[in-house]
Amino acid sequence: MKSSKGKVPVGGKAKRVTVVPHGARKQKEKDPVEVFCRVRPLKEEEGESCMSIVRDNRLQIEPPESSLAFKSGQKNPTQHTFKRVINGTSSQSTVYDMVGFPLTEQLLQGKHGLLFAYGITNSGKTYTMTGEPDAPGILPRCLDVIFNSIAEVQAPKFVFRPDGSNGFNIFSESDARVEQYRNRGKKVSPRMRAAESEFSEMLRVPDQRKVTEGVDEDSQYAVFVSYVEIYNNYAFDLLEDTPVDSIVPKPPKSKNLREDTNHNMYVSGGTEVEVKSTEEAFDVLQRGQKRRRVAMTTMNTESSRSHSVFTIRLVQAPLNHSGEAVIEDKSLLTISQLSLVDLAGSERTTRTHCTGDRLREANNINANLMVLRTCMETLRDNQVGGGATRIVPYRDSKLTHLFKNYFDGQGRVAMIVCVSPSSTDYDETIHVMRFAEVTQEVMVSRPQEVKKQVGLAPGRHRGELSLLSP
Ligand SMILES: Nc1ncnc2c1ncn2[C@@H]1O[C@H](COP(=O)(O)OP(=O)(O)OP(=O)(O)O)[C@@H](O)[C@H]1O
Repeated sequence: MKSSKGKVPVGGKAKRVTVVPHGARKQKEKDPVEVFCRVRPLKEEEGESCMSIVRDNRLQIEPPESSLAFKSGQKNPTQHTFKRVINGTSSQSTVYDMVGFPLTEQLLQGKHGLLFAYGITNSGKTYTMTGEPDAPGILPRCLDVIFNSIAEVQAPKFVFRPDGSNGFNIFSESDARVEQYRNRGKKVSPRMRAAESEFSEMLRVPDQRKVTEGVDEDSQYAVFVSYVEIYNNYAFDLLEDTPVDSIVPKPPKSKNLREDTNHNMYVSGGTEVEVKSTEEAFDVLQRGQKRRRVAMTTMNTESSRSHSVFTIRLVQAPLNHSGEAVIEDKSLLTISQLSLVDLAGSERTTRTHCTGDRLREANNINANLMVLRTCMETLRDNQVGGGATRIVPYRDSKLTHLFKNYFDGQGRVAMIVCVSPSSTDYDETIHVMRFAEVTQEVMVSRPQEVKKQVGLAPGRHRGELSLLSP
């Protein structure tokens, strides 16, 4: 068996040395939500820029004469400070290093993470999150680094299977082989995949990095992905395996959100697909994007008007005494997740000049984003004010309800505010800046270290209680 120095072999002799009761745990340390600002390059047709980066963490914005702000007397430039301001010439790889890599590292160490891309339409949110051929974004790079890091310790497919309640069941390798046999017909041939995938070119420049710290050689890992669309406060499962009727396509059914036994929110009945490589994960993403297009067509809208949530869950279980198979005990599982959220464009309806359905839709998007903003403001006020604590209105929108645990201290939260430097976008951009400023004043609990120990008492959550030592 592979056993690194200082670790307790599973099933080996162990003596309980510490029991930390829930109530006696020390106050959680807090960090602010990390807000980065990415300024995309100015396009030729966009005229003048109204921005300059005055420091690596500070952006200056000048109100153009045509802006509402200038006309109402606000003529002075404003400065906005972020964790970092990323300029238009920075590569996708630089952005991943700064924002995505720390979240990937934490995921591999058993901690949760949440990353939002926020900004007006056409400001670079999808470019940053997913990327384009030859310029892969954060999502494919996260997957590359995850699969590089667990290459030696991936569990056979179907050893872990979702239990329908946000947890996983563990099966023996022989059961997994039966399931593999049953699913053998569902594989897509690499040729079909290459022909179909608009993202396939991204895979030509995989990120080669690997995380070793926190990846346990005495465990096995599996990666699951899910893809959900939040539109007008409905949550759609983009990976649902129901055939799309191309003649009379129907809008997808909305899913409910539920809380699991650990108080984590999840999409009830949502599909989670086990993937063994970045390529496979991209097949899944592409399948979701196809459904997204159909759904958007049936609902007569554009995908940029909805929020998309791509979640990567990493499941880890310790190997048994002989080091050949995982221990079939759910209480020993470590499940961490990273959600990458590409938010809908944040523009106000006055600028989009929409009416009817479009207006209702724009108001709904704004309602979702407005609730997000109200939650941030309430969290901040509760944290800084000495007065009465107000209830954070997470439940007022599906978007905030789904992620309430993060703000209540379940993981690291980061946001990339994407901005267009164009003067014509000034009034919208200032609105975005205000939201960003509120967001980075919110403090969230630092994700708890997962103690890489094995042999915990059954029924107890790993990393929380009963530390064992030789
Ligand atoms: N950093 C960047 N470098 C080069 N091109 C960029 C960058 N950011 C965005 N772009 C380009 O700007 C355009 C708009 O980007 P993108 O589609 O990502 O915007 P978006 O904010 O996701 O818009 P929407 O809200 O409509 O989905 C695209 O053509 C993209 O290629």
